[in-house]
Amino acid sequence: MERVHTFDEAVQEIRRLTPVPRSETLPTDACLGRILLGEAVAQIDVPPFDRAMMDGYAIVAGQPAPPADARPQGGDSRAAAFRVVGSVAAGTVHPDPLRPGEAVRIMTGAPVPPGANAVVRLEWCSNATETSVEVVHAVAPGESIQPRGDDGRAGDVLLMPGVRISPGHLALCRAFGIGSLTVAAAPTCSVIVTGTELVTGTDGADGAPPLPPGRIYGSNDAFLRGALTADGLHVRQCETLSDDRRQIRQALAAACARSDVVITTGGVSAGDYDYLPGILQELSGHLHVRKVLIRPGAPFVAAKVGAATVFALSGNPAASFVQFETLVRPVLRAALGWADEPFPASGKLLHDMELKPVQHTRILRAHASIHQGEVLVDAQMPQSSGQVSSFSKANCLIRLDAPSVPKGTVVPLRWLDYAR
Ligand SMILES: Nc1nc2c(c(=O)[nH]1)N[C@H]1C(S)=C(S)[C@@H](COP(=O)(O)OP(=O)(O)OC[C@H]3O[C@@H](n4cnc5c(N)ncnc54)[C@H](O)[C@@H]3O)O[C@H]1N2
Ligand code: MOO
Repeated sequence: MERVHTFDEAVQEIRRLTPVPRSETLPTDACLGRILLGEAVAQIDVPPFDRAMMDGYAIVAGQPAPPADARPQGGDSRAAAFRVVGSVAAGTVHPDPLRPGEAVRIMTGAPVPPGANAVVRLEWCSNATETSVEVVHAVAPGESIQPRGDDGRAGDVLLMPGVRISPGHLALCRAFGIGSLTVAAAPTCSVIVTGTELVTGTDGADGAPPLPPGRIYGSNDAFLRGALTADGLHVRQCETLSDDRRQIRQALAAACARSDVVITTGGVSAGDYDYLPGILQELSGHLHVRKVLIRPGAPFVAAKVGAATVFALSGNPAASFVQFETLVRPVLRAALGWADEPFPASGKLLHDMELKPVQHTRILRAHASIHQGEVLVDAQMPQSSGQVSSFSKANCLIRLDAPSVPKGTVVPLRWLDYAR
């Protein structure tokens, strides 16, 4: 049965429509931003050999070092002489075993020659020539050597399922020889923006095309494509259509046949050309959500068409922005294996809020800043559902469930991506 949902009811209902995360195995370098579904297991020891940590000489050190406070300052009167038998740079090896009394000049990152057990940094040497060097500082076995496997061993589990692959993780996997990862597959998405008034194609060197009377530049496609792409979703198609029922129905049916998720904007309220609810009723047989008690963004449809999940958002840019951020994005992230809630954080209001008494949950654009560990929220900015100017100011959304909210109240908050 079609009914009006509260915000929390709509969140529950929409969760049930969420596509289940599917897994795929990809080259590691293609996994940035994906959620790991398998473990990342080290393939090699790191470092793969005993490695010099300083530029200097590899030697066979005999005696443990004296306590630091007993070491001579600025040189050791018991300077020991070594015969230099070779040189090894990072990326090369010195294969011959070293004997006591021999030294190999060694660079940071080079493998320590067999038999050597310490690296003496250059600053602890004097009278160095091609063939000999004196060590003027006591050196203990192990000095300036990072042993093989010190960073991790083959077989170690380095990343557990559930982490979002970061640039640091890519470096970790590269170092440990992990060439592929099993991650959540990105659902495929299609975006259909509707409205006869919309002029698109504003990008390009020549600037925006001229605007005929009564027309506006469409902006919802820019937002949706950007937001979906930023989350790692694959946007198959993003088209703008006039309010032509036959054309919209055809495009929607085609998009549902080839995408996991279809998002539309416009044409969801009560006007003569608001075709989306009727078309979706025909295609799906059941609208899971038809209207939500939120402001902005009450006109909103969620439905299943075959295997595809469809979200029909309002045309008003701020309404579709709020609907996408709080109703759609969290479930798309769940499909990516990424835990997200509509309002995962909270902040303290810097001012009183007095709003018209309505039964809707208000979702306001706001600017939050952190002072002495506290999140402070200013929601004094344009809040009409047709106003995009607030997009230059807002770095979060807040939720208010009462018309009158005094300064100092802690309210649920969602940081927006790219928040400063
Ligand atoms: N009689 C009623 N009228 C309206 C109701 C209602 O309940 N009864 N709801 C109002 C509310 S609330 C909203 S929100 C809007 C939603 O309207 P639609 O989703 O049908 O959207 P449109 O009418 O197509 O467009 C609304 C507005 O937004 C502009 N728009 C549309 N698409 C874009 C785009 N891609 N980029 C920029 N701007 C866009 C469009 O030109 C309109 O100005 O309905 C109220 N009416
Ligand atoms: O719900 Mo509509 O988005 O306020 O104008």
